[in-house]
Amino acid sequence: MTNIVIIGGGPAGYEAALAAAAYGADITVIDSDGIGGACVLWDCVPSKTFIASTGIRTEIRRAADLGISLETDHTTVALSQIHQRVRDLAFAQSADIRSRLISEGVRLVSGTAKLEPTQTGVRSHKVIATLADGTTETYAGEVILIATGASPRILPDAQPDDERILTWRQLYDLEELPEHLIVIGSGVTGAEFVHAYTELGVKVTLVSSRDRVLPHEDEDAALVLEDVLAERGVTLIKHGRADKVVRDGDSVTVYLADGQQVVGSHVLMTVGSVPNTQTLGLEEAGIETARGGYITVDRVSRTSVPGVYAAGDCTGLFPLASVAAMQGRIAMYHALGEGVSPIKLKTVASAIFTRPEIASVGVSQKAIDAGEYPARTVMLPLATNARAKMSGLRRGFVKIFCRPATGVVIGGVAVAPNASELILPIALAVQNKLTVSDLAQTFSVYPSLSGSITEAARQLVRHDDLD
Ligand SMILES: Cc1cc2nc3c(=O)[nH]c(=O)nc-3n(C[C@H](O)[C@H](O)[C@H](O)COP(=O)(O)OP(=O)(O)OC[C@H]3O[C@@H](n4cnc5c(N)ncnc54)[C@H](O)[C@@H]3O)c2cc1C
Ligand SMILES: NC(=O)c1ccc[n+]([C@@H]2O[C@H](COP(=O)([O-])OP(=O)(O)OC[C@H]3O[C@@H](n4cnc5c(N)ncnc54)[C@H](O)[C@@H]3O)[C@@H](O)[C@H]2O)c1
Repeated sequence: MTNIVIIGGGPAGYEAALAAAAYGADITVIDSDGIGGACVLWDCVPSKTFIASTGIRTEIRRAADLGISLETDHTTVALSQIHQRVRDLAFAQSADIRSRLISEGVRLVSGTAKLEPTQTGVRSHKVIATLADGTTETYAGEVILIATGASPRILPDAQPDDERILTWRQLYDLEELPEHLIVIGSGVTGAEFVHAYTELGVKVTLVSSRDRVLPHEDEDAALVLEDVLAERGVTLIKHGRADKVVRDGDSVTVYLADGQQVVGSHVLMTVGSVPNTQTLGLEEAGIETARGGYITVDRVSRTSVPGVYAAGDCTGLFPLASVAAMQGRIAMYHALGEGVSPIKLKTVASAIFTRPEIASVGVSQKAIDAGEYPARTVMLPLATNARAKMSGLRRGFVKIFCRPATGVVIGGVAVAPNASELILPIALAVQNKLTVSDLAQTFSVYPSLSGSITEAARQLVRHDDLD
């Protein structure tokens, strides 16, 4: 029976454990903060639960356009109830995963793990777990998986104080809504929280170090979001790099590199993450890391030391729960000698849970425009879609990208209220190398937003015919 020790109980760690359990391996998962990891307890699950509550306000705001009159000024936000719901759901999901692991025979250890320096010629590796009471336990594994995730990046001159200078993990302890929230960083995390707090009626200023929100996402999609946020009263400061945040009583001042100052009641720092790799003893164990401390892995999750694998945010490959889980499973299949396909990032679907949502898969428009991939592209505004008109949707679009000669779908983007669901047919096409003709010939429901996907594909087929 193969002995496996997994450090970290997030999606990378727990999905790996479940995959290996199916092969009868002897598995120990050591986690310091709670099964489910930061994903379930602090990041992904809490933020999406919080956003679900704010979405109700979005619907209420839209009601008047559809002929329903609601007293929007008199809706109240029970913040403590929203926060309690977030916490309850996160802990319940963590408990579910914990029970599942135990029922599959996985040994769970609550503690902080560190690798023992690798000894040459020895087949198994040792991991030392420090438990809450300070005692240590040593676990030996023929296979080790490091899945320790990442933590919010803290600027030296913007130290969180749990009250007014906050990371996204401290938001759910707020007792009252901020009067004026300054969000620093316009990546996915920043954009989602700007959206959520705006929907709760909070005045929000977004400080973006770049010339737009979501600098790494599809530009057309980011521009839609910028318009929407502007309409909802968000102040966007472009090319603004925050150097320092200072609290003075009930107010906070953000000092930008160009000399500007922004004053608000609270600051939310969303300036990225750093991998949890500093205290693992990687160097002594001979495990290579790249810039920023991310663990270097190949496409089957192997590190530079035989028998030691790494998966998830600590590798910095593509910081998504779905990718972390896939890397973890791949590591186990490889370690156990099962047939395994190396991870393919070109098929990963992801979504940004703003309103509208932004979802994408495969090759990006930017890569196509840069000439990295020859492709034919189409962008179809939802304004032409019957269902969108019925629902009063004014914005959004569907994009599909395909190979010029074969029409094989290589990517796409959807911007719509439920784009995270709408992207699946395009993801399915990318994963299975379906053509735009395959999509075009698929019946979509009339009227439906997915009708725009089949229609977009039809427009590319017409192109196809002219080739
Ligand atoms: C605000 C936010 C929202 C997000 N929303 C989404 C989303 O909607 N969809 C999506 O796909 N992704 C989302 N992500 C990304 C997703 O949360 C991460 O990609 C995912 O958590 C990575 O999983 P992981 O297993 O690598 O690490 P984690 O979930 O961070 O788990 C790692 C675990 O290891 C533990 N650990 C660390 N060091 C040690 C040690 N030395 N010993 C023992 N245990 C240790 C940690 O405490 C933690 O419990 C979001 C991220 C953020 C910040
Ligand atoms: N819905 C989802 O799936 C979801 C949600 C949140 C995060 N994530 C994952 O997490 C990853 C990281 O996203 P993120 O937004 O947390 O981090 P990020 O690194 O993508 O964005 C941080 C932003 O902050 C900016 N920044 C850094 N220092 C700054 C400063 N001093 N002043 C002003 N701006 C500054 C950076 O230029 C960058 O644009 C995403 O790529 C995604 O994979 C996913």
